[in-house]
Amino acid sequence: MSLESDRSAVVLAGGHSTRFGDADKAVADLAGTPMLRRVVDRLDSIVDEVVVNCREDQVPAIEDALAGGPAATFAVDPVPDRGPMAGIMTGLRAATGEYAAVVACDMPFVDPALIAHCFERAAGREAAVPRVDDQWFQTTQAVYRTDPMIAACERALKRGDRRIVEPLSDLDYAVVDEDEVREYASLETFENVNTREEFAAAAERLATDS
Ligand SMILES: Nc1nc2c(ncn2[C@@H]2O[C@H](COP(=O)(O)OP(=O)(O)OP(=O)(O)O)[C@@H](O)[C@H]2O)c(=O)[nH]1
Repeated sequence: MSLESDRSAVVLAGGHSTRFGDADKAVADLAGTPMLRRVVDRLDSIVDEVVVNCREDQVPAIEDALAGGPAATFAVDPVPDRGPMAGIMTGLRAATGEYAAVVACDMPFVDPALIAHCFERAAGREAAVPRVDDQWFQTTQAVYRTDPMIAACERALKRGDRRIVEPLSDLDYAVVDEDEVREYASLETFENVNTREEFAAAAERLATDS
């Protein structure tokens, strides 16, 4: 892995998985592979480095989940529990790429073809963000230009606004609309797994697919 990367990936894992129950869904075994590991494996082929954003106490278990797999570095939240947008900021600060894909650890069906396309669409701009149904911005499966996005997150947090869409108001971003998404991926790419039931259903599909 080079020190200077063109394309980074930031995998967000700093949440508490409260809907999942007692365990951390990031490292939960999903059809034989920890969920976060599935996401990292999918992204590794299209980026130069992977950064995992999480809390300090999560690091050992995530290291175990990634053992023997692609190299990844950690970006630990200096202040935990400030929400996913603060996690994006922390992850991007550790990323060396000019552009970085941001993907939540609970999106095990993320399609690298869509992410690769988002890198293309973000070129010369400050982000490329998929939007489905003409309304739902997929901010946790998008590509950002690292420096402007960090600055936009900082400004939003300074305003006291933790909403994950808030930094977009400060960025020149391309919208990857639903039709365009479908040229590269099925909408399952955005499926996120929150509950035990959703986890079991995802595991069943992944087991059938493999
Ligand atoms: N760094 C950081 N990441 C977060 C935080 N809250 C959520 N995330 C991440 O953002 C993504 C989307 O969050 P959720 O789907 O709500 O996950 P979660 O917060 O762990 O789960 P719930 O507690 O059930 O809402 C996941 O990848 C989380 O790990 C946070 O406070 N800090």
